[in-house]
Amino acid sequence: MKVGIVGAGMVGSSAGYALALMGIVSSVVLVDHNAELAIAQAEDIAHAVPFMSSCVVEAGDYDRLSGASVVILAAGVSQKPGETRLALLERNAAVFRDVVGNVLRVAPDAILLIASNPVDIMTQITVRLSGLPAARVIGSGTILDTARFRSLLGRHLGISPQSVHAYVLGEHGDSEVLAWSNARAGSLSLAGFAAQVGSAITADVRARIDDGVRNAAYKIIKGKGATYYGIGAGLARIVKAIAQDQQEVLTVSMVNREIEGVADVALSIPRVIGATGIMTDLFPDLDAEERAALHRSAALLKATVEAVSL
Ligand SMILES: NC(=O)C1=CN([C@@H]2O[C@H](COP(=O)(O)OP(=O)(O)OC[C@H]3O[C@@H](n4cnc5c(N)ncnc54)[C@H](O)[C@@H]3O)[C@@H](O)[C@H]2O)C=CC1
Ligand SMILES: CC(=O)C(=O)O
Repeated sequence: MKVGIVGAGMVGSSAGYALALMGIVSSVVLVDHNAELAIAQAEDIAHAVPFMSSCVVEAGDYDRLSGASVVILAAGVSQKPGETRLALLERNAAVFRDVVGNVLRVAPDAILLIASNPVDIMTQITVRLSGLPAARVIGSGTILDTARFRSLLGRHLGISPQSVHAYVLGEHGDSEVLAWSNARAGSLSLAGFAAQVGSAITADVRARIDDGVRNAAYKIIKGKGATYYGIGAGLARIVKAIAQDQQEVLTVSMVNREIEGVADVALSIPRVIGATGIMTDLFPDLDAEERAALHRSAALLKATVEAVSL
């Protein structure tokens, strides 16, 4: 399978690196309006390949995306310290007006995988610009926030994050919703597991984990200017689910007909991902507080996307 990546900066190159190391696709093509950067990133990643896989990693112009099954869109600006994701909207919408048509001209059958922020709004804008069915335009959404939630819960409980089943829903951003009420560890409820291992989830623990998930990007950007390893691996994980038709349940963003009473809005819930993109939506059981928070998140995204003129 060939995967294209438009935007060969920190996020795009990290996704390319993760894909090359995982050895799940045969070819990765990096495209950037800074051609020199794309060439340098491709060459650097290609030098890692002999240690791990046999993926061909190259750079080129849009024509080189011909035949790509998935194209990751990671072009545009990223947050400065303290800046919100939503503040990037106008600048990245302008970038997507340029990028989406160029991609579809040469790769009309590709699944588009959106990473650029604000990712839920950029996902909805891409559907509008492309006219593609919603299931073929996947936003990375809260895949990263879910990983952060599982990582912090796993550390608190002393188990692998892969033994934690917990999801972050809604916006990939400040209004996201940590679904505590249906989180599980192993086959147990979170509270049941925590009691057995003597690591109670007190209000303080919950507040610390919420802050650690919700504000992770702000802290990392303050410390090193950008986040990229986490999302790079998350994007590669979504590509793997498509490439291997895994029917994997992942929290990704997509334009939904309705979420908690809000029509036509892109946000994340758990979804089954396979060869054709998003196969099924899964509406989780939530408590009343979480449902209200998901409604607020959906309403905020809807109001934001309605203000964008294309
Ligand atoms: N979805 C998520 O969970 C995450 C999303 N992001 C977002 O990903 C995006 C990229 O972030 P970084 O890679 O750190 O930024 P970056 O600045 O390192 O890379 C962006 C690249 O886009 C390229 N670019 C800009 N306009 C272009 C155009 N019209 N055509 C082709 N290439 C173009 C630039 O030359 C640059 O190389 C940002 O919007 C950032 O907020 C970042 C981390 C996590
Ligand atoms: C930057 C960003 O969206 C993140 O790390 O969550």
